[in-house]
Amino acid sequence: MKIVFYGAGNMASAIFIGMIENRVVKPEQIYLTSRSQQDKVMFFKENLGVNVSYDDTELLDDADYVILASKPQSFPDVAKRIRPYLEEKTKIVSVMAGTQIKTIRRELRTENPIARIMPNTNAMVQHSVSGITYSRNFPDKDQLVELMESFGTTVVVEEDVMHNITAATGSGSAFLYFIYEKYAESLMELGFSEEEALFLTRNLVIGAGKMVEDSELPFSQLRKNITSKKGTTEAGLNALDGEGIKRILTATLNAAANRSEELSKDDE
Ligand SMILES: NC(=O)C1=CN([C@@H]2O[C@H](COP(=O)(O)OP(=O)(O)OC[C@H]3O[C@@H](n4cnc5c(N)ncnc54)[C@H](OP(=O)(O)O)[C@@H]3O)[C@@H](O)[C@H]2O)C=CC1
Ligand SMILES: O=C(O)[C@@H]1CCC=N1
Repeated sequence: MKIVFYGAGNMASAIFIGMIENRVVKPEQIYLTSRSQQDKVMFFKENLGVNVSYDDTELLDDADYVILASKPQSFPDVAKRIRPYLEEKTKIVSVMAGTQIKTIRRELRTENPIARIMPNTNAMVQHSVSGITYSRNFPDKDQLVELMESFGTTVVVEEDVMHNITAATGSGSAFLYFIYEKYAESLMELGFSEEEALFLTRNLVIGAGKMVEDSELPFSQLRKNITSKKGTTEAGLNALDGEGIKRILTATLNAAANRSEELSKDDE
């Protein structure tokens, strides 16, 4: 199998590192290209043993999958590179937020099978949760799912649901990281040093993550197990609820999903 990544940035590298770590593909089956940052891709070549090329003929020769992993705004340039050499057998898989299958088809001027996936950078530790949507003519969906399950779990959705998946899990870990950042900053306001605040927050997050992984209890029960009647947790939770945590999170997710919709309209 030959898998070619156009773009080797944060998302692409999380995917191919996840795939390689899980041994679902060998490093020599992966080809990387980028726009200009040759030192970045050479780092992956030297450290992982993947191939690097800037020759589109070589890249696209007998390729099974082309992964579109640039920013949506760079896609017209990427499409120009791919268009002349795309073979009929090659399946196209896009990770780009908002860019619709019909837009990819139009830019590449191709009837080849296209899938859109919306993973997240937890792919690097095989814990992405990724949305997938396919063009009608996409063959061997199981093979793509198998590749993707090497770096996490998958949900198959209709294309219009991708906006919400992008918000929920594509961007979702960034929202959680931001909350952790703010938590550490608030600990500093309580009087902890920066080092102490980061140490406490980091270990709190790791512990809570492991509890979620290992316990079969719902979030609400994990919370209740910590909350004594008229105790400290109850006082803190009342403040969190009173400040409108639910409203804040709903606004966050709506803003991200709306931006995905806007991106999909930019190129119509
Ligand atoms: N980051 C994330 O958590 C997620 C990102 N996505 C999607 O993944 C895509 C990439 O995001 P991310 O990895 O964060 O972005 P990065 O900026 O980290 O990476 C973009 C990559 O695209 C390359 N590129 C740009 N133009 C071209 C070109 N003409 N030919 C070949 N390669 C090119 C860049 O090369 P160079 O470095 O040389 O400029 C770079 O390697 C986006 O479309 C985003 O919507 C989806 C889910 C999650
Ligand atoms: O911020 C973005 O647009 C991309 C899509 C999901 C995560 N990062």
